Amino acid sequence: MAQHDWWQAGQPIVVAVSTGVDSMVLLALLEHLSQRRPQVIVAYVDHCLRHQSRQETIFLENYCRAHHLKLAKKSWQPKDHPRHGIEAAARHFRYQFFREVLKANQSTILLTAHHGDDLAETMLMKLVRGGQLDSLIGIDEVRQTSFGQLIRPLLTFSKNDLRQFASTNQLRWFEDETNQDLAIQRNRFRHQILPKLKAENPKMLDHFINYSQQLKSMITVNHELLAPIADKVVVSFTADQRLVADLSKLIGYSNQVQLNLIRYLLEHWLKIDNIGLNQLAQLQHLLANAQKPQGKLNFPNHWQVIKRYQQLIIEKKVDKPIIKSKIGSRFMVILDRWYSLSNGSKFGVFTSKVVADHYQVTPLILLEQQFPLSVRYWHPGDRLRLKNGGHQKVNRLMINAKLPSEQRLKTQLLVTDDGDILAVLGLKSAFLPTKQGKRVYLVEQRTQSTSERKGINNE
Ligand SMILES: Nc1ncnc2c1ncn2[C@@H]1O[C@H](COP(=O)(O)OP(=O)(O)OP(=O)(O)O)[C@@H](O)[C@H]1O
Repeated sequence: MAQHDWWQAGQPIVVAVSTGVDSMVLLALLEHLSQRRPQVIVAYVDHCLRHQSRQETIFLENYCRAHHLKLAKKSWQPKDHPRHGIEAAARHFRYQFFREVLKANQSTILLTAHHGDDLAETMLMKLVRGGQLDSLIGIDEVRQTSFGQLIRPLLTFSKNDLRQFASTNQLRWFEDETNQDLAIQRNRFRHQILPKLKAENPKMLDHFINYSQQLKSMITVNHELLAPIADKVVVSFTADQRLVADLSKLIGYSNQVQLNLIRYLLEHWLKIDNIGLNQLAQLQHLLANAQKPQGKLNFPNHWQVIKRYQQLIIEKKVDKPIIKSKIGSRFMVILDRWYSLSNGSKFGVFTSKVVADHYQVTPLILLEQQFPLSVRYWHPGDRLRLKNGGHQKVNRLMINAKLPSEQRLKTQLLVTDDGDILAVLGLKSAFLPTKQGKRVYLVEQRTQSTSERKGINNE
């Protein structure tokens, strides 16, 4: 941790501690850091699922008090437990709470104590379950999320390493008795399968970690190489999630490139999950079949893929409705929806890239706490942040844009939850200093008059 450039000394970081051996080791290591020692905030959830959880809570409270650590804790009340899918619901509750703790402490770094055995179990389970190659990357050491960075500093250590460290340093921790329950698939992998594989080769965990890193690198390269091909082949990609590609350009590539490119477009542009291998094979067959110039295939969640002579069209069967905004009031912006504005133009904030000639697209990188976004009328005194560090008055901007005074009254702003102005809609976007966070796209379909005002946009 001292060697990595994950955080600066004194930076607030949130550490997810369950009182199990893994997270108690992580906490002890953080406390003993001599360099780059962060300000630790312990986040703990009592799921109220086991009898001993009360004792665990008291233990952690005492530990944090004795070690002068800030503790944020929350109980998941039994009345809120669902009947089914308790594990997934518990995880959702946990991460929801971690977000709150990050926000409250102005932190963007969350640490969990996942280790090498967790990674191997996850990879094996995914391998057995089947799916896309991307998902086989077990657990990332560092992952960019909507709330910041999720870091797993113990990923290159085995459970055994951690237990040894804990005993040598006389740490105290709690064993989760549900870890022994063989009705849970993960426990079967942990207790029955992994020990056998380790017996075959004691270095097996290192190899899994290495495979995971190689796979991640290959997938990154794959995406980097496919992105420019996608830009060449895609003719249009509109905000209603309709993608049109030029098949005559696609045909020039090998079958494998074609297949990978289509998969890339489906997964990363259109965000379609759970694509069956069968469906992809059928699609490849349809594209290669010169006898069949037209054809259609259904994909999950109402997606359809259409071959129409030289065009490949991917679209949803049901069109999303355009929501008309109510003039005169502030309104919240739901992602991936179009809104009509009082000046006749349309805009939306989309989670994936949208391309068309008549759209003005501005990528925005925002922190979790900046959502939800909303739209409001401008007020005198409103200022837009510029790239050079200065600000421009919205009033001045409208004057420069020669906006008639009756239209000035109707000018609307896109603002974050904490009140920052992101754009004067139809006129200009602010400069955003954020480099990490959730990426969304402000897409504006301007009216004739707004799009003719050249030289005003793209600061
Ligand atoms: N009740 C909890 N309170 C705080 N942190 C927790 C809690 N449970 C788990 N964690 C954190 O998550 C890590 C992984 O825990 P565990 O393996 O039990 O969860 P998982 O469900 O398998 O993983 P994930 O939550 O990433 O899906 C722990 O090492 C710890 O850092």
